[in-house]
Amino acid sequence: MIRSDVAKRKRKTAYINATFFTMDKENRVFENGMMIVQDQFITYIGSHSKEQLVDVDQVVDLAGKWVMPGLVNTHSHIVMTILRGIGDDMLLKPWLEKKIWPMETQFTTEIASVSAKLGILEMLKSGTTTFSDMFNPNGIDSDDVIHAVGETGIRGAFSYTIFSFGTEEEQKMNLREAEQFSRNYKTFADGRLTTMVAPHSAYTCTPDALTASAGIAKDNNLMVHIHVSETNDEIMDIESRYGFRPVEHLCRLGLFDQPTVMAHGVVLNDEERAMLKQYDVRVAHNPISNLKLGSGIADIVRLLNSGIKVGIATDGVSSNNNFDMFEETRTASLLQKGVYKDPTKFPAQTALALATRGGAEAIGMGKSTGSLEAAKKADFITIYPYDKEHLHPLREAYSHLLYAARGSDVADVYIDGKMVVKDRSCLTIDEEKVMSEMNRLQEKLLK
Ligand SMILES: CSC[C@H]1O[C@@H](n2cnc3c(O)ncnc32)[C@H](O)[C@@H]1O
Ligand SMILES: [Zn+2]
Repeated sequence: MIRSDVAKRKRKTAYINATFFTMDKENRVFENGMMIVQDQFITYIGSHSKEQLVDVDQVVDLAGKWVMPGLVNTHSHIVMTILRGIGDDMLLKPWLEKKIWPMETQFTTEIASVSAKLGILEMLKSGTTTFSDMFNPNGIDSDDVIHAVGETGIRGAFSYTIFSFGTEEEQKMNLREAEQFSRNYKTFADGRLTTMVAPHSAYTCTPDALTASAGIAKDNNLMVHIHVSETNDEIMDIESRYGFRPVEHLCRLGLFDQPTVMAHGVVLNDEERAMLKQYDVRVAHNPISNLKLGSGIADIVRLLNSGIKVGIATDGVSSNNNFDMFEETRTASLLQKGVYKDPTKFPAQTALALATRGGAEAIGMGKSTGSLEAAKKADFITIYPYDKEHLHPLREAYSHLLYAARGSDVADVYIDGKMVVKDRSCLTIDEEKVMSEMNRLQEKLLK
């Protein structure tokens, strides 16, 4: 090979000696396996192979580590991270109207950017490599905030929320800006970030705003992200205002004509599940937020049996109160067992598949991430179980990943083949600075 060819050839790295949990459709696990990453992509995953090592530039020995795809958080609000600890123990409606929205009107670009960085820092260090987020654009420079998100190295969709609040002119401006933002950043940060069209809900958006949202999504070939059927109150409210429950109301307005992710889906009947399946609407399941706000428990077993795509999600940290997807996925599994009084519901393979591949498919990123397979992006995390008492005995590792592991067990995180967390230190975010700025900003906000 002549020198210029060597320079052009993409760098190849082999990761060896780990146990690889691929989370692919066959749920393959390779003990003492090997994964080759060329540039951002996985080119090989399987058992150790000398032939595969021939033209490798670098070998990384992950002896004793467990490797799995990065987790996919399908519904969050990182800009709200400053509100952690604010508004505990309240029902959704008073929580939003009396606590959260009044606070959000005081948000600045600095609050939003530092919140976003702290939220992503927590996500990355607890193993989330992809997220789908809705942010309230009120009072902030959303261009600055998405640039801050881009610098962290995370993958995902960051969506500008549409509300029908304020004067008619303000509502029109919100729609115009949402469209502009979703177009401008449809492909951003080396293709790691994209956008969706995000009307907040059927109760905060007029039918006109919902129809306009559907139009923006269609014109720009974008997905829709919206809160739906979170509480009984919401069902009664929408039914009394429009004569239909939220799912049918949104469907009639054309919202589901584009691929849609609905957050929550706590209160659904058989007819609605059939409609969601028919329109390929996906559900982001937020078990801890739903419990904390006293909203209820989504029937995930029925959703999955109806063939609906489901992902796991945290929601914001004012209603959670963390971004730990290991804890969230475990809670999702335990709740279905408890509700059905059947411990066979939601076993480790189902739950972990939803937290990874299923979540990626739900948010339209299933071709590029969510499992360790050749041709997918190299988004993966490592756990070193040997010095962790709660992961011993080591043998039943798959079980431990659901029933025993925590976000803080994650050692290293790679996105697009690049290391973003190394031995629990984030390489893309100044951790101490972000935490101290967040404390200063929250003190100021609450004064
Ligand atoms: C941060 S942008 C979106 C908007 O949504 C509000 N919000 C946060 N969590 C929930 C929830 O569980 N249901 C409905 N709305 C929620 C948040 O305060 C923002 O204003
Ligand atoms: Zn939400």
